[in-house]
Amino acid sequence: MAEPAIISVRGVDKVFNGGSDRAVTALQDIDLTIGRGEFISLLGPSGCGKSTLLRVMADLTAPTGGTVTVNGKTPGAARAARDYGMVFQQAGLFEWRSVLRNVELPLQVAGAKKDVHRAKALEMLELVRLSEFAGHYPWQLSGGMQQRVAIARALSADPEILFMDEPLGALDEMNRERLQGELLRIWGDTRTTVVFVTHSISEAVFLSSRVVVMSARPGRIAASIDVDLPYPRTAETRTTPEFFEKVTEVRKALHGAPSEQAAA
Ligand SMILES: Nc1ncnc2c1ncn2[C@@H]1O[C@H](COP(=O)(O)OP(=O)(O)OP(=O)(O)O)[C@@H](O)[C@H]1O
Repeated sequence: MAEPAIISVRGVDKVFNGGSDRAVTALQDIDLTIGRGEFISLLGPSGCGKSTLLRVMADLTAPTGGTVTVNGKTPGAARAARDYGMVFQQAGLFEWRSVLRNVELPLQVAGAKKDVHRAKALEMLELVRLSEFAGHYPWQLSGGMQQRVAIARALSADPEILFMDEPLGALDEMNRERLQGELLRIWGDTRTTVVFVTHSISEAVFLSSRVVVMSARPGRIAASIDVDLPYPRTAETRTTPEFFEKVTEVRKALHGAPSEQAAA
């Protein structure tokens, strides 16, 4: 991690329902430093705390111990400053708003002038290559196109960081691979720091500059593996021996980690 840190997680614990007989230790003593401009995947078996860790960084849930700094601020202050955007597994678009009006919504809510948010939304639609669908409604688009709209919306306020929680998990394999390529192109164009949750080893290796492997409950960091395959990565990259070697290295780290269930 050569770049200066943009996210720092120190000694973070998260216990749900603490003090009750339903207590769940989702995260235990997590230390993680993410450099500006990195593409980091959080990889691990179901229930290991990937989403919880992402949600702690994004101020969607509070840690029960430790400290988190996002872009030099508390997660709450970073959220208020719109330092990050979020994309989830479901695109979560408003069905009654056109694609363009979905993308401009965050800027509209933030009080930007109409001509400013309109121009920005059009620029974002160009970035995700959906300009000609600006006037369409979400139900007229495929699942992959809806996710590209969600990415455009998340990037509309020029955030420093993009938090993505299994954003491609609901897509079929072909669309998923296509969108992985698109996402790398967008990352290359914007230089946003990306933190990406997935259970797919090949997806994590293809996309990331670093894969953080988590072990199952209580969620801990089992390994941090640099992926030194050169960018831009293409369909060709997936066929190289170096790609297979990295997938194997990550798989070993994942299976070496104590886990209740094996990941896909
Ligand atoms: N709000 C909550 N209340 C109680 N327990 C929770 C809550 N949210 C998550 N958990 C528990 O914390 C653990 C970690 O959950 P989390 O969703 O972070 O895992 P994950 O690795 O993202 O899983 P998946 O890959 O299945 O989405 C799980 O055991 C889950 O049941």
